[in-house]
Amino acid sequence: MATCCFRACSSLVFSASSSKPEDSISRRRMSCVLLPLQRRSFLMKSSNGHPLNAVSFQDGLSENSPIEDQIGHLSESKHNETTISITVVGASGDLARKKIFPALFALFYEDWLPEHFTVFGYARSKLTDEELRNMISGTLTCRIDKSENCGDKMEQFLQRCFYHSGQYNSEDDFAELDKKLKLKEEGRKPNRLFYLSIPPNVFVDVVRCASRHASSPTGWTRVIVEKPFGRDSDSSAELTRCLKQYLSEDQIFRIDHYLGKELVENLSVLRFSNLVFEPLWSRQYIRNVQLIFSEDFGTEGRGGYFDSYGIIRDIMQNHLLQILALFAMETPVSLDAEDIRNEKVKVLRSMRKLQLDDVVIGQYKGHTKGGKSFPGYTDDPTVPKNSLTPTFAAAALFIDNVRWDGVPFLMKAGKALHTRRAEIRVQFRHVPGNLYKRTFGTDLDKTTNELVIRVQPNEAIYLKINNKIPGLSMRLDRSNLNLLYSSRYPIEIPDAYERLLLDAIEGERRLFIRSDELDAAWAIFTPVLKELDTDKVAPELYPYGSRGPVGAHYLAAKYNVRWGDIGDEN
Ligand SMILES: NC(=O)C1=CN([C@@H]2O[C@H](COP(=O)(O)OP(=O)(O)OC[C@H]3O[C@@H](n4cnc5c(N)ncnc54)[C@H](OP(=O)(O)O)[C@@H]3O)[C@@H](O)[C@H]2O)C=CC1
Ligand SMILES: O=C1O[C@H](COP(=O)(O)O)[C@@H](O)[C@H](O)[C@H]1O
Repeated sequence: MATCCFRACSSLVFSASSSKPEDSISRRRMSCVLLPLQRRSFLMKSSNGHPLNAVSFQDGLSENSPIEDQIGHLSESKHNETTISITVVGASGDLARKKIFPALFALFYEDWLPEHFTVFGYARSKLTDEELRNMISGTLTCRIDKSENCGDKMEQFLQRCFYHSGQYNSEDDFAELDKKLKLKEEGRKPNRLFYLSIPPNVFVDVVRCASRHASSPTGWTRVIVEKPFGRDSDSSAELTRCLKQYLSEDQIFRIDHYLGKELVENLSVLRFSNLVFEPLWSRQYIRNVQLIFSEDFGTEGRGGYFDSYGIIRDIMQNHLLQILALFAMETPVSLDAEDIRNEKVKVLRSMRKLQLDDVVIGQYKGHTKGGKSFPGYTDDPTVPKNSLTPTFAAAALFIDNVRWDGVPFLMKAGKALHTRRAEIRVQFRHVPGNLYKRTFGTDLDKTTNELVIRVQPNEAIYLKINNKIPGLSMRLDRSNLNLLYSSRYPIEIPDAYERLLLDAIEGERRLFIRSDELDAAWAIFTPVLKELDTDKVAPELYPYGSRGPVGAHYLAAKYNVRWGDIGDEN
């Protein structure tokens, strides 16, 4: 990546996809209601993507090209149709197998993909089409609640999947890919989506090769870029600069899969479509907000990647901060992507840079429980024995604006903890002059309202309230007004990658991160990350499977806060 500036990079970009997407969400909904039997995504395509007369900077089909010869028999009508080619770069990898191919299949199964589409896997591993299909077939699943024709649908999907082996920095290999794509596109107007499911050191190589040799000659070309987007402000800005030598900002879809999670998507609905929440959404009524991520497993298998990033970069700077921005932003002018992203940037730019005093870091150590041994972080053979990389962090962040002045936004993220969960907790202020304070005793904190948005697992939104226990005496009780998704909506919730892939196909950028958002996000964390590195701050050790370092409680106490997840197993 760092070498990109020394290459003779063309300043030409992929054929741009600059037209404004329609409100595809409402279109989606309408299509479900009105046209259940049609291929729904066709309703959305026309205005999303691309000017019809887009010009490519790549050589298009020349009159006598071999490809043209091969597709020359195609009827005129196909030239008026569109098709989409989705290339998963890094197809042999973990994310591609576990998430991307299954998400594409789920979209196909539910008829969200256009009628004409092809999926290509691209990686260095030598695989045949059949071997790719065998590899991914093991990971495809049908929804539990809809499994008719599952086997047939899988077969149909797999027949649309192909593989091309190539190096990530070889322009020739991408030119070969382009030929294969053209064959499958059969003369239709192609739109092309590249998913970079590869380590970040090869992002720019791939974008350079693909832009020069495999961009769509007449349709749109978009690139989904996976995190990490750099490791601090400078490296992130450099990555953006390099990508923009080949792509316009419109074509870059920086993915943060937490933004595709159902409950994160619902956050704005909850807040902006319910009168009971929005008026309370400020320092006047909210005492603190907590963003909690925990996993009950370690870095197993990903220690190599993780050790150069650590939990702050892996989870806080992106997933939790994105949720925070959505939670705290002002009402956007509309649901248009740019309006929403403008509001998110404003909040991020109003945030104070994180101070070292407001951070606690930890690292898990080996632990034996019930006769079973769990490895410590540094027992991972891909992790240096003396690594100081945090696998846990807690942080107190502040937004210095009118709405949130003085309200602590506490983040906590950790691996190898006692439970797996991701949630947002909103702790409200005490009720002024509370009539029932005598009944509550002295610990008023225990009686304040708390809104919990449980992102996973077992999605739910619940509000802790005080209630009278039925009977003749006046006894109060804490109860939950509980919207438990599994009871209210007994359907399988789509995986985040499904929503995000569909949005990228439709050109809907709302859930992807714009470069100025990224800059603002790194500005908050970069100084403290530098201090942790240069001062070689040692993380507090915590046993695998525990609740993490005790320092997290002191940090919360400094701001008069109690972590809401302690003692709340709901
Ligand atoms: N896995 C996950 O759960 C998540 C991953 N991500 C991000 O997604 C991307 C892909 O992740 P993941 O699938 O886990 O990654 P992998 O380590 O599995 O790499 C993907 C593919 O890239 C190729 N590759 C691996 N290492 C190198 C290297 N040093 N140089 C060049 N090519 C290499 C390999 O393919 P081949 O050898 O065949 O070319 C490999 O199959 C990364 O950016 C990661 O940070 C983000 C969120 C979660
Ligand atoms: O981005 C990442 O996310 C996963 C957690 O994702 P989830 O959807 O399973 O909650 C995390 O394990 C990984 O370290 C990180 O890179």
